[in-house]
Amino acid sequence: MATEDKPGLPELQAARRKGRGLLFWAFVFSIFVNILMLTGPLYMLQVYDRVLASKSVETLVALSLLVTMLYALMAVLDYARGRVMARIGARFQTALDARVFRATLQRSANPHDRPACTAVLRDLDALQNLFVSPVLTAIMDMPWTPLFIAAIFIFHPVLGWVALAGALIIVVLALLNQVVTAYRVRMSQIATQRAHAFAEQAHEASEVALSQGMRDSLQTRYKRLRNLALRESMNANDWTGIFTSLTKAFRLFLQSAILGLGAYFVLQGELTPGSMIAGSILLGRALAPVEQAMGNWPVLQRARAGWKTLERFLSAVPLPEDRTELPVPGSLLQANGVTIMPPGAKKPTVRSVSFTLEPGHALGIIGKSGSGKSSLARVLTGYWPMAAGEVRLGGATLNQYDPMHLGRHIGYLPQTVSLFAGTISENIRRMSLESDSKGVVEAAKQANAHEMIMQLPNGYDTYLDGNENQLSGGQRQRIALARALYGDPVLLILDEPNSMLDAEGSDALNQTVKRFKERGKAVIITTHRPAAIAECDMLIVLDKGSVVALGPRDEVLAKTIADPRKPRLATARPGKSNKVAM
Ligand SMILES: Nc1ncnc2c1ncn2[C@@H]1O[C@H](COP(=O)(O)OP(=O)(O)OP(=O)(O)O)[C@@H](O)[C@H]1O
Repeated sequence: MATEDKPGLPELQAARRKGRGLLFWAFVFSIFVNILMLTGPLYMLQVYDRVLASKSVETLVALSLLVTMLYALMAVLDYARGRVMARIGARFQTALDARVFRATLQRSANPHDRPACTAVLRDLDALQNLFVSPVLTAIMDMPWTPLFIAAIFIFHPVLGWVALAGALIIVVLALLNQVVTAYRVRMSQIATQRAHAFAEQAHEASEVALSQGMRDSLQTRYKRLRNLALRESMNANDWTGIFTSLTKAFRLFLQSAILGLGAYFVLQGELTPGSMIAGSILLGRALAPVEQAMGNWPVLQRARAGWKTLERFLSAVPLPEDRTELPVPGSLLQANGVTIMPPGAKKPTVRSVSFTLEPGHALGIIGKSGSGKSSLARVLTGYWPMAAGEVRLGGATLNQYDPMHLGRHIGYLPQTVSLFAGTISENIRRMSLESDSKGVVEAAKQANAHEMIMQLPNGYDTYLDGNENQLSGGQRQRIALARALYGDPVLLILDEPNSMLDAEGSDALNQTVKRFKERGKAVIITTHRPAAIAECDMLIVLDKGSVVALGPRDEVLAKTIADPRKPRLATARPGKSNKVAM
């Protein structure tokens, strides 16, 4: 298949090429390590045929000293080869880490793809593991197998043929191992991934899990998934075990057979005793890489599966093309025929929404639960793609902006607030590594969160460890509002911004919106609560994804309240719930 169909493949190949220079050195070290592997057999040959025949202790001492040095050199070279291989793995991982993370982040927009996103990070680990496992060095040693067998031929052709036949049988066993276990290893990986994904989900939802008596049910479900994973893994291991044990026993048998056959030829006077022993050791060396590769076969299979998954994953999320950097846009927002199909959904949830939001104005989007308010907000931020239509900010369609730059121009407060593990200050500055105390405090002040943050024991440097209970819902929402305001965006999109706020917090939010508008910037607020539309100049009423009313706020309110068949906004009454009644 052409690489244009699989743009992820050249990226993986480029990452692999980064280790090419080092791989050359690993090969060079391999050559010397394998030459030094002959130390043992040659020593045997000399001891049996020369030392025992000549009865010379000096020769024995000299040979032993030489062998000690050669073995020490082999150890150094083998260690160097291992270090080089580990660094090839590290280069491969470094080349892809950021790219894979970015791709997973992008694919996470589709909730169905989230488990795959976690799994693909593990696939990258599996590939890196391959370089540090003995399987690759064993494969590098394999080309020496025929040479060692050729050396046995020199001792005696019959020994050579037996060694060759034995080696072929071991290769056939290795191939059979691959065929029989590949599917089972894959099944075990899939089952393990499912169990991990379930555990992660349960941890995230621990509050509801523990408070709603779901512990035992979740535990049983997790156990079922684990048992399945374990069964598949045992199945794969059992088969690999059968082949590994068979190979090991066969190799030992073969070595003894060569020794026995060698002894026969010694008795016939066709072979020296030294050659007999050396032949047996050489055969062991020749077959060791095959045996080692087989023992570590699951590592190779895991890496191969990881390579394929990564290739598919990166191909599905190609690198974005470079965009010309646009100047800071104006706050004019135009939506034209926007139709939304949530990622992974089969039919549109919002149809043909059009509006113009002038700078210095705020637009409220109201409607029943599930009418498409959050979907619209997500598309307006550029997080979700549109199925049809266009959105223009400052005259340019959203796709003309580099997503990173667009994110700086749009402040977004999502309905569900997520804060990252880091200080409040880091969270407000959108996890940037550069400190910007002035900008952070300014954003917090605009969000009316400054006083609240100062009251925390460590103020802006309070470390949030990702534990949702560390701050109240309202506090989290205000910090997230400060994050949305950070960097002086031109457009603010607030999805249910006061869902966690008390009356005082709600007033403060309206103040924030008012000041933002006064600076000639635009605001979009999706809401159920009347208090949140106090500063809105325009209103859109959504029903089942379609616009049923659009216009100046008071006009729309008057119309929707007058027509009881249309969704309407309840007027807030003291002592009553201030939720929007639809
Ligand atoms: N990722 C998704 N995949 C498929 N359908 C989705 C997805 N996200 C939302 N939807 C559907 O889109 C419709 C609109 O959802 P949306 O969250 O935009 O509504 P909403 O008006 O914001 O609701 P609420 O007021 O309850 O937050 C719903 O029917 C919902 O099921």
